[in-house]
Amino acid sequence: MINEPAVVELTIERPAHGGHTVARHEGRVVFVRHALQGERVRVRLTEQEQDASFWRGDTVEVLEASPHRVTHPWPQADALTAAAQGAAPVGGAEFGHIALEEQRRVKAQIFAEQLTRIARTERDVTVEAAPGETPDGLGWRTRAAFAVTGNGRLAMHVHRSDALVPVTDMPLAVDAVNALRLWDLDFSGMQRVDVAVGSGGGDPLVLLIPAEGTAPRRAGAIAAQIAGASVAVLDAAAGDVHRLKGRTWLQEQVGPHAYRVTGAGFWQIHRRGPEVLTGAVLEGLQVAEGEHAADLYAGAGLFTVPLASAVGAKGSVLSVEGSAGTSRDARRNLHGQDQVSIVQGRVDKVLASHDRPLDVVLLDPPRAGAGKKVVGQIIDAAPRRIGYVSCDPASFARDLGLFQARGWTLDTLRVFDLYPHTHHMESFALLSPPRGAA
Ligand SMILES: C[S@@+](CC[C@H](N)C(=O)[O-])C[C@H]1O[C@@H](n2cnc3c(N)ncnc32)[C@H](O)[C@@H]1O
Repeated sequence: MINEPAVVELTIERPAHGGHTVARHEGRVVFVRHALQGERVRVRLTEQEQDASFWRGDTVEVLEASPHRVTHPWPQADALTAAAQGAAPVGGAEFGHIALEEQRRVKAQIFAEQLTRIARTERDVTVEAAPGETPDGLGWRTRAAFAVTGNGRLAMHVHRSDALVPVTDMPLAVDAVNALRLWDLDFSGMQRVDVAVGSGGGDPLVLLIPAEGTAPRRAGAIAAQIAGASVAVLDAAAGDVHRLKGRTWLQEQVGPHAYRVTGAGFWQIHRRGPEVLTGAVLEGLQVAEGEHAADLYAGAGLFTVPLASAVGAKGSVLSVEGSAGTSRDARRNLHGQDQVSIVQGRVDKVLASHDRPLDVVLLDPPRAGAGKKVVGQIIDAAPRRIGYVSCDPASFARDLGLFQARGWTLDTLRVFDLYPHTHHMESFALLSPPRGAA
């Protein structure tokens, strides 16, 4: 660290990917959070290494406000409220100071900029709100994860920090999460507490993740305090979920399809996310009866289930998921559908030994994207269409560049605001093969 002032006055130039904005201090880029383009703000520097090519900081005071600035709906995540109390805001709602419509415009600008910069592709991007989104953009999270303070209180992390802030509210979460009032309980001995609410009915599920060295009976004692929820404990080493009371899984319903998802398994977070994404995937891919499809990074089979219906008994779906527990869920969710092969393993390894033709490939990789090897394997399977669901515009743009280098083109692109008040977004892209190849 150097002897620079801890607080500097800056003018915000533009938004940047990752929930930041860009400003400059004596020529050096500063990534500022909790600000808006055009604002004049006072910024507390949080990272200011002498040799670093850029610094980071949080807005602590707004001198000239953007017309799009609004009162943050969650005081504990609001940088200005936190600064006035000499504290730092919790991460997880870093766009809360921006009017909801403007949040979507900023996300569209960032998505388009990633396409231009990384994939050399010009595209006008619009970010669509989820159907039935609340006017205040709150109450959408069906999943929430909390850290636990030294004295057993639920807490969240400050951005890029180990510091914990106890929470007494989670405005982004659906009512059923808040109604449990888990912040009133003592979670001593736990390192993390996850809560999830299924759309198909049944109690919410509280998953306890014990700190190292905690006696097994401690989780049981906590479970006894929790009313109105199933409670399970995660054996992180084995990846197993053990029942303490109620069920270890949630029931999810997406259109006509029912799913079962175990406590630690992946499921889209926004209450309307599964429906929005399956709609975009089916509309985009237009899978026909008898076709051979692949669902890569398939989770509990969110897309495999409707794809299996679309191809019917004469077609096939190869569904690949890396996590053992989630793949077990997929197996249950596709039980009795003989046209589906559920394969647990890494996508690159599974594709390396798959030699049957594919008409359609859908991929929904984690934030890091698919990467060069998997992109090459998908192209080599010579499908007539590829659908790409992504939660990160930067890795998507990188992979799109790889597809384009082999002659594939970006057809439909839809971007969804499935994470209001955060910088995150979800997209579906339809890619078409080189002319004459399909
Ligand atoms: C973004 S989630 C998508 C899941 C599913 N498509 C859905 O929407 O519910 C990505 C999934 O990929 C899995 N995964 C991550 N890396 C993988 C890999 N290399 N091979 C196979 N699966 C992987 C994760 O366990 C996770 O379930």
